[in-house]
Amino acid sequence: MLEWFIPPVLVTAAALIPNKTLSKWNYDKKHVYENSWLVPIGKKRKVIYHHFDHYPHLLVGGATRMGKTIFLKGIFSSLILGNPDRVKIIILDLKGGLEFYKYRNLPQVKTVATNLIDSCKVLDHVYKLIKIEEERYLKNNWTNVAETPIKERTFIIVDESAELSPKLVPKEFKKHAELAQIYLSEIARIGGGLGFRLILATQYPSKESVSMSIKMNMMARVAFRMPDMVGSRVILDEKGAEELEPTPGRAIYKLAQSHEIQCPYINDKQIGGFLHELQQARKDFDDN
Ligand SMILES: Nc1ncnc2c1ncn2[C@@H]1O[C@H](COP(=O)(O)OP(=O)(O)OP(=O)(O)O)[C@@H](O)[C@H]1O
Repeated sequence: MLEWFIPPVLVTAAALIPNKTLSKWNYDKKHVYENSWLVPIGKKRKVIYHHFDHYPHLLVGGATRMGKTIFLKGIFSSLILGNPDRVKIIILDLKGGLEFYKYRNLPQVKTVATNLIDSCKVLDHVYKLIKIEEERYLKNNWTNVAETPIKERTFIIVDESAELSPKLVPKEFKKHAELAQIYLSEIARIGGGLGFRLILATQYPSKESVSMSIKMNMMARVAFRMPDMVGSRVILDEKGAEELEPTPGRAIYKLAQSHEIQCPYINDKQIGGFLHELQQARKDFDDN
């Protein structure tokens, strides 16, 4: 929670900083906390973190080329660097697998589905896992993962959730998309308390692509520049994202309050470098 991490007085002062003080910056792993679900997502006067144990799910929207996938890759990197033995990542890369399929062999990545049918199978599996966890929590009288000895978290990252919308897919895929929506709603509704974290990103924010039953359980929102006010309202429940400067990575992060931030830039080469260093450090540790 932002207000929890930065003293309220600083948050208020930061809100007054004019946009021009926000500038592009590169992802830096020095901002990653080990063994924590506090993840750097952007900068204002200082680095802004999202706490996935406080707000388990994140809804992300924005016009094309405004930085959604780069943002997801930053989170993806931080999760692996900060929690290499505790994070499980499931990716629905519905941009045909172009962005995340290359990471499918990482130990932390459980699956990368690249089409609707496979995504449906993956979501069905996640739903079954949630049901198993529900039983375990009942038996142990647990209510929330943060209060249990369980250290692992499972992240489901969906890059282009509109590809799972029954109203937007071709007729022959409608049934699968409807099923996907039911699973996503359940993950958003009951998965959070059980250690499942959903990150949904779309470039088509509309009532059709972001269903109300999913959205109402996703309290944290990130909106990149939108083509119009409608998109802003879908993601943030308020206008504003259509007025953002058209700079890639510029976004509004909304919890109780909205904050304009600049998200870090990262590319696949850098991610590859970080992952290699991580692998090397772990190998050195095992050898000694
Ligand atoms: N945080 C950032 N800082 C600087 N440049 C960025 C940032 N994020 C994205 N960019 C630039 O914008 C380009 C598009 O970013 P990205 O692929 O993340 O957009 P997108 O919103 O996912 O687009 P689409 O919805 O069309 O797939 C990147 O290739 C990069 O050059």
